[in-house]
Amino acid sequence: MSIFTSFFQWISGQAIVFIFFSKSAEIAIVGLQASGKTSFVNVIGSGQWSEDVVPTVGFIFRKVLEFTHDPHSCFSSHIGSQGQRYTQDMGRCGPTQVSFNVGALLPRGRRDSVSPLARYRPDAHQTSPSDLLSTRPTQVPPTTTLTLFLHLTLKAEKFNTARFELHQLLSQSALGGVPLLVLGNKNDLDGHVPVKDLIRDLQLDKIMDRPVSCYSCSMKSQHNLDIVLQWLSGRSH
Ligand SMILES: Nc1nc2c(ncn2[C@@H]2O[C@H](COP(=O)(O)OP(=O)(O)OP(=O)(O)O)[C@@H](O)[C@H]2O)c(=O)[nH]1
Repeated sequence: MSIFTSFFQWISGQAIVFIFFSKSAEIAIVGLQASGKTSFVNVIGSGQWSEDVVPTVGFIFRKVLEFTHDPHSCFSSHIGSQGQRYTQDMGRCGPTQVSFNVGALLPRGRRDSVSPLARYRPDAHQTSPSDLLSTRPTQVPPTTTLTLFLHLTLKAEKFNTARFELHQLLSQSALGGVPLLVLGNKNDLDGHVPVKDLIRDLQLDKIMDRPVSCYSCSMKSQHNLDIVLQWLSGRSH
C-alpha cells in the first residue's frame, strides 16, 4: 500500500477537514486526451490507481470529496444516454465541499489534436457535450483553479500547439487571475521531458497575471500527488 493510499484512507476515515475544512474549490481540469485527467480524479477520489480508464466523452463533473454542512448545496452528476456524464448545477457550493470539474475536450477520432482545448468555456454551464460550443453563458460557481494536464511523453511539436492554446485559454475573461496548475503527467514512463522543458515550452514564466505552478507527476506511481493536493487545497477558500 502506497503512502498516498494510506494517507487517503486516513483522511477519509478521520479528518478530510484537516485539508479542506471550511473550504471549497472549484477546480477545472483541462488537458490533452489520455493525459491522465480521469486517472487523477480517480486517484484522489478513491485512492485507487487503475490501468482501465474509459475515455471521457463530453464533459464530466464529479464530486471527489465532499464534506458539507449545508444540505441545500450540492452539485450532482448523472450518466447520459450514451454514457456521457453531464453537469448539473443544483445550487451553490457548500462551505466545505471540494469539487473537481473534469473536462475532456477532444472529440472522438482526434486523439492527437490539442486544438479543442480552446473549446473549454469557463463561463458556460455545460449540460451536454454540444453545450461546450454554446455561446450562451450561464452562471456557474467561480473557478478557483485551472489545472492543465499534459503527458510528458508528448512529441516536441505538440508543445507549440499546447502553448498557443493554453495562452488563448488564459486570455478568457472568466479565467482572469485564476491560479494555474500545470501537471506534466506520466513521469514514470521512459523518455518523459523534464519539468523545466515543460515550463520553457509552454512559456509559463511569461504568465504574470496569476499564480502559476508546474509539477512533473505520475498518477500511476502517485509521485508528487501530495504536493499537488497541498497546492490545490492552498487555493481553496
Ligand atoms: N504510465 C502511466 N499511465 C497513465 C498515467 N496516468 C494515466 N495513465 C494511463 O493513460 C491512459 C489515459 O488516462 P485517462 O485518465 O483516461 O486520461 P484522460 O486525460 O482522462 O483521457 P480522456 O478522457 O480520453 O481525455 C489510461 O490508460 C491510464 O491508465 C500515469 O501517470 N502513468
